[in-house]
Amino acid sequence: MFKAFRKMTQPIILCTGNKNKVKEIIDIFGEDFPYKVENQDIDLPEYQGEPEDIARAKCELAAQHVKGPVLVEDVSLCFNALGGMPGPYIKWFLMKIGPAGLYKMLESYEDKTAYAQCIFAYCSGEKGAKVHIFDGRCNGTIVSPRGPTDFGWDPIFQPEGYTETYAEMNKTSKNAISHRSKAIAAVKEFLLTLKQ
Ligand SMILES: O=c1[nH]c(=O)c2ncn([C@@H]3O[C@H](COP(=O)(O)OP(=O)(O)OP(=O)(O)O)[C@@H](O)[C@H]3O)c2[nH]1
Ligand SMILES: [Mg+2]
Repeated sequence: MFKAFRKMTQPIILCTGNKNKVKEIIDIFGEDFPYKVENQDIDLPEYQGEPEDIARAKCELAAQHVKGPVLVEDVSLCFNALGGMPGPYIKWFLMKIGPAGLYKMLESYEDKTAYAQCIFAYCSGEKGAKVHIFDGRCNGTIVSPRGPTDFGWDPIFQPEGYTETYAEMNKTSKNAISHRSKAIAAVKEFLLTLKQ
């Protein structure tokens, strides 16, 4: 009884230092989402390795810190011609060479396809609780930068079946098809079954 009550009242802490992520995540959860989600800007170290393992480790650290329900996400941008790189290291590539530099990396390759991957990890924060993983992907092509530059690599990612880059799309259109929205659909389904 106490546990059920706690589940309904305790906010889920979304641990990320990225304000653009927070905005999209809150928009995608929508107003009818029955859990309260609050952001804490905790700078969590990120290990090297496979995206799922990075998200899992980030979530374990977040749960230790918050001692309650936590949600983290880790995003990768994977170039198929490069065997999936930069992948989870995209943040550092973006910081050093920018979107135009990322596009140039593929200059000598015919294959410009890529996928954006968003992995969410959730843990209730209770002693011994397991980390749940949710994976969302969007296929696309890496193009010369087009559109506003306010969010990361959005200007060079053109999702499959569209003529605009993520940056050129309005937010509602991006959020309807993005890697993030696909992962959040799975998170929502899981959290809503917890509530029953
Ligand atoms: O154009 C974009 N559209 C997106 O939809 C998107 N989602 C994330 N990113 C960027 O890709 C890297 C991921 O690294 P990342 O997952 O470790 O994020 P982060 O370190 O900024 O925050 P966090 O780890 O505290 O959550 C960071 O540079 C993010 O800015 C995006 N760029
Ligand atoms: Mg990060």
